Amino acid sequence: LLELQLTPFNILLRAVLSQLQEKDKYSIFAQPVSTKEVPDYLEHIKNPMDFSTMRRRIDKHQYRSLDEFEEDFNLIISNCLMYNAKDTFFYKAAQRMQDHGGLILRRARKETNRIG
Ligand SMILES: CC(=O)c1c[nH]c2ccccc12
Repeated sequence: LLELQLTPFNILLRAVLSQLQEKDKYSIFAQPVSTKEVPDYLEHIKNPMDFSTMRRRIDKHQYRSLDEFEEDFNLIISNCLMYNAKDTFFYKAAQRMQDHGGLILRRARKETNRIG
């Protein structure tokens, strides 16, 4: 755990990620979609993404900006809207996550611009 260097930017990203995950109350975005449960998933979705992968990327300092972080968040949403039919629980959860997430990210961006 010692290699986990906590920079102010990392701390901000981890805080934003936690706020996003709070909105994922059934944890459907928490882990990669299981290829055991969904054998054909990777035939449809070329760039899978989930919150656990994002957390690993934060800890490995792989996000250089909030835009890069937001890109992965948007990937979680777009993958889910693409793979699941409109009338499914997952599709509706992705729409709600998109709304909640948009607000959380706008607030975070305002915060980072204020800090400068
Ligand atoms: C986020 C997502 O699309 C899914 C999350 N868990 C799933 C199980 C079956 C099909 C899709 C999913």
